[in-house]
Amino acid sequence: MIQVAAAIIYNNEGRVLIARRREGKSQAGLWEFPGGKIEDGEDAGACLRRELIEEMGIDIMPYEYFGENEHSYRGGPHIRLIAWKAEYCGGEIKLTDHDDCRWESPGELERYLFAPADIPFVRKLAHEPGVQ
Ligand SMILES: Nc1nc2c([nH]c(=O)n2[C@H]2C[C@H](O)[C@@H](COP(=O)(O)OP(=O)(O)OP(=O)(O)O)O2)c(=O)[nH]1
Repeated sequence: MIQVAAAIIYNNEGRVLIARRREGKSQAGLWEFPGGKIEDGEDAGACLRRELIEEMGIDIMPYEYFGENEHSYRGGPHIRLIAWKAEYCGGEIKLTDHDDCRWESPGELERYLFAPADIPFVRKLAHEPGVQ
């Protein structure tokens, strides 16, 4: 089982950062919450701070556990996807593993085609009482 961390990153307008996996990656063309595989000795928060710098060039601060889902991709890995809410702290987004990204209102997230492991998070966010 592969442990993967995903960040639900909020900007100061209450929008969430989503990104589309580029051609050549597994789950190419599907949207996700940025993140990546947890390395030995890391917790989800440390993994997310590292991945967001490596993968997008931005600083984030994970602040709240959101949930986890297990999913088996056909012919692929069995993953445990662990999500944390995070605050966007700064940096200009540079895409490397993705070919598109958006700051989207939580209520609009269900309009996007997400990686299957993310779908329970998308539903939960879309129906969460809150600012938006
Ligand atoms: N980062 C991230 N990965 C996710 C999400 N949902 C989801 O199913 N995944 C899957 C895709 C991959 O199988 C795995 C980890 O992705 P990764 O992007 O760190 O893996 P990697 O760079 O090694 O790329 P790859 O070999 O899987 O193409 O988790 C998500 O919301 N964020």
